[in-house]
Amino acid sequence: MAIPTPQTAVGKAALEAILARPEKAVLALDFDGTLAPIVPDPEQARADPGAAPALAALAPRLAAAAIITGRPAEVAVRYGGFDGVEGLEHLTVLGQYGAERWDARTGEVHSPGPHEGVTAARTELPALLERLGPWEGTWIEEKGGRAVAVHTRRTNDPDGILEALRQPLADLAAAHGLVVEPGRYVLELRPPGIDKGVALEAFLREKGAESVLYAGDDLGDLAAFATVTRLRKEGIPGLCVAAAGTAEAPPELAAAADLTVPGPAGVVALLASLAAAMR
Ligand SMILES: O=P(O)(O)OC[C@H]1O[C@H](O[C@H]2O[C@H](CO)[C@@H](O)[C@H](O)[C@H]2O)[C@H](O)[C@@H](O)[C@@H]1O
Repeated sequence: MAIPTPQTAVGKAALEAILARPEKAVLALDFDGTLAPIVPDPEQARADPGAAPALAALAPRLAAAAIITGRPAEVAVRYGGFDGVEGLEHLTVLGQYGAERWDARTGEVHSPGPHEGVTAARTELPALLERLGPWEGTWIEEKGGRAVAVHTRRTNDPDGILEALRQPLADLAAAHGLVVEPGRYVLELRPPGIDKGVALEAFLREKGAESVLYAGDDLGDLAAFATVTRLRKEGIPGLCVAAAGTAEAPPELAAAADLTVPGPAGVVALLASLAAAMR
């Protein structure tokens, strides 16, 4: 099984570095849209059946592997089927954009706990949505008191309603010291101070990474791509992979990527091809 060729020179160099010294490479992956196919109901999302096996074949050959996701860490572990898998004994899941951490080694989640601005915004949300709409199909996702998300995918006008929500949700976030994290038919209100780029850099430093592969599919992954790009200047080769191939994939991500693969199935195939090459 051939490893796909990156379209950039820096991407090709990073792939060579990863293959030359896998034991010094770190793999970091987003969850929704990257390992788990996008589905209408966020509570029904599950990792591609090949994801955990492909990760388990690859992770033991690397310095470390992590999932970095907007999901609560515990939810990503459950929806991913990552717990108790042979080969994933050292997997780390960084949830809520890095605010939470689960380590397979201990099975414990460390979280800063509920945020009072999120609690206050959550209380005001139903009345705000009722005033603006009402829009049938709009769904509020609770994220353990650390964030609250408004989804429009299941409405009859996902793009239009998302646009109509942008400013009111930005105002609500600002009123409670929160930031808005935009995603695929979702606007999320969460505390500032952490993003996937910050989380990725801390993880790479912790593991002494000498190279990195990061794969993502959404706007929240751009911060991680930016970290990979910046660390190249420090001599850490990095490969940015976009899981794209659908009309809703943000063009900014594909533009910033060194390699584009077709969604979660393409990511799983990439992981499998890397594991095969390292055998
Ligand atoms: O960082 P990620 O792992 O990519 O998580 C980002 C958000 O993903 C989820 O929403 C997205 O996936 C849903 C299921 O496929 C889809 O219905 C929705 O339209 C997408 O935006 C999740 O619900 C959010 O909590 C995550 O922050």
